Amino acid sequence: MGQAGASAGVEARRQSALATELDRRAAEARAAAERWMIAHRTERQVAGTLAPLTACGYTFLHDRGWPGARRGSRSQIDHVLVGPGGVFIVDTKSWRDVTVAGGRIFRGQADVTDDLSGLADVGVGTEGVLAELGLAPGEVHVVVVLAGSAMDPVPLASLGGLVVVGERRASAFINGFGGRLTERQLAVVLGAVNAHFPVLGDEPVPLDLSVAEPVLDEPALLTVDEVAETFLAGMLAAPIEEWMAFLHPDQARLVRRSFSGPARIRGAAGTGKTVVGLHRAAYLARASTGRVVVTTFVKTLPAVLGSLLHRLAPDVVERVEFTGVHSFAVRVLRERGQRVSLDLGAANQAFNYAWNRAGKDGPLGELDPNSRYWRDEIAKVIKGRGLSTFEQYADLPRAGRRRPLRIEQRRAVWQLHLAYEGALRERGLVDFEDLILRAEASLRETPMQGVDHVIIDEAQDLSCAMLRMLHAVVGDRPDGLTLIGDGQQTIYPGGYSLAEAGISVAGRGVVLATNYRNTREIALFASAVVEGDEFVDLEGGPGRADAAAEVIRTGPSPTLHSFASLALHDAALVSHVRTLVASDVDPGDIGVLTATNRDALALLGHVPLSGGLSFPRDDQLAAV
Ligand SMILES: Nc1ncnc2c1ncn2[C@@H]1O[C@H](COP(=O)(O)OP(=O)(O)OP(=O)(O)O)[C@@H](O)[C@H]1O
Repeated sequence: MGQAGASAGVEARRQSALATELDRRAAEARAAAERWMIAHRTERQVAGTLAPLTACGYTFLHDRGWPGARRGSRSQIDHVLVGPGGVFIVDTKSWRDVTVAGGRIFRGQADVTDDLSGLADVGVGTEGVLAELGLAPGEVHVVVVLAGSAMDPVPLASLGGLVVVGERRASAFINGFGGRLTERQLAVVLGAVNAHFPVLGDEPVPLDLSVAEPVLDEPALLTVDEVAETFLAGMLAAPIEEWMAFLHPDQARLVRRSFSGPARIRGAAGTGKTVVGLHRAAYLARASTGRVVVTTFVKTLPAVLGSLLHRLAPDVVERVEFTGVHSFAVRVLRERGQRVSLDLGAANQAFNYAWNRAGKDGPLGELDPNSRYWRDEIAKVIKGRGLSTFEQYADLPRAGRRRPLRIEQRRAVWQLHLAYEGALRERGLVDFEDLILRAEASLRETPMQGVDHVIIDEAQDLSCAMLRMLHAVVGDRPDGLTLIGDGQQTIYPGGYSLAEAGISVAGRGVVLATNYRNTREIALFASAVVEGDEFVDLEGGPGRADAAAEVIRTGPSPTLHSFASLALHDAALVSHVRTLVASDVDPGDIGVLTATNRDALALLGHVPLSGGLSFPRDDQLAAV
């Protein structure tokens, strides 16, 4: 073949290769166009099914860029909805054959959970930006809507609680959060969300306060029943307290703050410590796949906190456990097959037996004939601090125990302790302190699985052994242990320091300083009453008074009245309550605090007051 023939052949092959390549590119472009078209149709369709939410007070921001994405980037968020129920970052997917199992999401056999992690991160970033305004983290939701599906909402624990929901259930799911933000809060949040999610394209587009025209033109995608379900969901949502959705920015930041080990949140009464603790429980539950334990010494408090969480963060209630510290210890022991028999009456008898034989007629009986003090000494100091030898007790500082003890007196206490232990063992009994010590020992031997975070409210009430037991559950892991408390509120003094409990919160202590509960007048009055009181701080050393630096609310000044007799006192109290009710104060807004349950029952008319007096009968009136 000649030269010319050869080069024509080369050229033919070159052209043919080019045609093949162009064919391939054209096919690719067609497929991409098809995918974009499906995405476009899906988005529009889903926007249509979400449209009833505009009537529920929601504003839609469509097709916004990912916060922080490069200019010209095509990554976009399909819809951001801001309304009374919070902020919803919505991405639509035309995925078929979707299942959720074990906190992960699958398309057919393929695990696509990681494909959604970028979207979940957008939620975390948005939470952070809005926390600067005070919006509680739980008010920002990331929602993946499956086009054409009627799947019920499922949270994905591995993606910080991102929710996957079928299109037909999406608007009812969103409106089911009810009215959590006031109009003023909504306006502030909307402004911040609008600034956070960049408008795509070169020309800034004005804020779109309604559903775009073409979307409303779409054929009705929800049935009449489904639209009714959306509205009903909003009406049925439980009302919330002011602090459940919006916090002070300092509180909101603290809720999300990451600590490299055990942390302590302190503050005077009413500074929102428990509020922060509850929000933090919800936040940590969303941020991890394990369980969160919230515990206190007072056994009635966990139930109250649990019911608050139901309204604050219904999405995480399954993974947050509220428990008294003793119930927690019993559960730990039972789960590990250890039988415990806690019979308080029998334990009291065992103590009385020991007191009669080894206490009453010796130096202890002389020093204080009330055996209660010595029982407390054993419970709070000896067993509460897990002492096992007299040498440990002999020169132990017992701050907060009021009565100094010399060495021979301490020896007598130790003898009483041994006699009591002997009596318990003879009867096959344990007391509250034994439960804690046994649970601690068991947790040290076999660490607990599945609990990632422990939050202790009113931590200053716990004994040293209780703190050690709870610390053994999570150790020093980041955000594992959060102690919430106020050194000035020591009701059950243990006289120990955190260092003795093996817990260091160095560099991880936060003090809250704004009093939200009381008026300035009440706070001043109360601090004058406790001024000069001695108290013990968990971190050791002389207790520092956590006086609230700022008190926002003001009101009438408290007054103090003294009476010559109980009868005069009761008469004045009843008359004061009657005057308040007559002057249109809602009985539900009146609280009467008494020293004992019996006094409270008396005031409620269950027990006659002196002089046959009684309160105005009203179901809302409560004495506690
Ligand atoms: N950001 C807030 N906005 C409005 N009210 C708030 C806020 N934070 C707290 N409160 C109110 O203050 C009250 C006291 O809060 P909280 O019980 O958390 O305080 P605390 O520091 O735990 O008090 P204590 O030490 O007495 O237990 C709450 O019941 C709530 O009504």
